[in-house]
Amino acid sequence: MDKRPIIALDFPNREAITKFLQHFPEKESLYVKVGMELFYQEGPTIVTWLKSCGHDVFLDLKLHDIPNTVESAMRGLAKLGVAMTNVHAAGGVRMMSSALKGLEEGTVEGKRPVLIAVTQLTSTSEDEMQHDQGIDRSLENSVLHYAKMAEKSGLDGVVCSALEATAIKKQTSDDFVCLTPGIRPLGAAVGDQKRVVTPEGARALGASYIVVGRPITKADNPYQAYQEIKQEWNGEI
Ligand SMILES: O=c1ccn([C@@H]2O[C@H](COP(=O)(O)O)[C@@H](O)[C@H]2O)c(=O)[nH]1
Repeated sequence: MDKRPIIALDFPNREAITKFLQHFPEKESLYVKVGMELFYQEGPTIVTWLKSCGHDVFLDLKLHDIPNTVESAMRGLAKLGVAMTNVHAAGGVRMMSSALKGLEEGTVEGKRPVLIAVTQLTSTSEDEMQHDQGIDRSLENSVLHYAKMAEKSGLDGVVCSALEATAIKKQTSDDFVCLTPGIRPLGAAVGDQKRVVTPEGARALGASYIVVGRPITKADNPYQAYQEIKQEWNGEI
């Protein structure tokens, strides 16, 4: 478990991030998430810049393609020195194993980034999953199925809702990473998320990491919001 909530930097460009990070003490090392919005507009240099500012980076690009393409992409991404990155479990065992191979081969110095697989997005409800994806099982069963596929592929863990973390750890191991977005402090706007849990709830359910975007990025005082969520996540309030 990392004591820092991972902040989802869902902003369009480096200028917006610079403005946002001004709310935080300059010397505080954050764990930040770079997703599609930012990466597609700023490219790999945004990662190297955030690292040079002293932050750890989770690169959330959710790769999903044929095994050969994902392996090559991961070989390139490994050179960025991110702490963690991911693929979609729906790509299958061969794709996930290839992703891991590419990441291992591309890691030039230091530690290989943690590799995790998205199970069912936290914005998906059970009804939606069954109807839209044609999956005839419970959402928890689908998430567990993907988690076991990820484990079989040699990955370090999964992206899931904290609601599923206890069952996943039971069926895999305590060390298997459960990274949980869809985190909402009590009373916060849920937005497009469906399977939401409070920071305290995520801790109680055994989540390894929490990812928090809008409750921090859209707060009047982002640093205060971050501190409160961090304290709740660490069981300090
Ligand atoms: O299942 C998933 C996978 C990824 N995400 C990402 O996490 C953040 C959540 O942001 P909020 O503003 O706190 O909702 C966002 O960047 C998503 O792309 C997810 O929510 N669910």
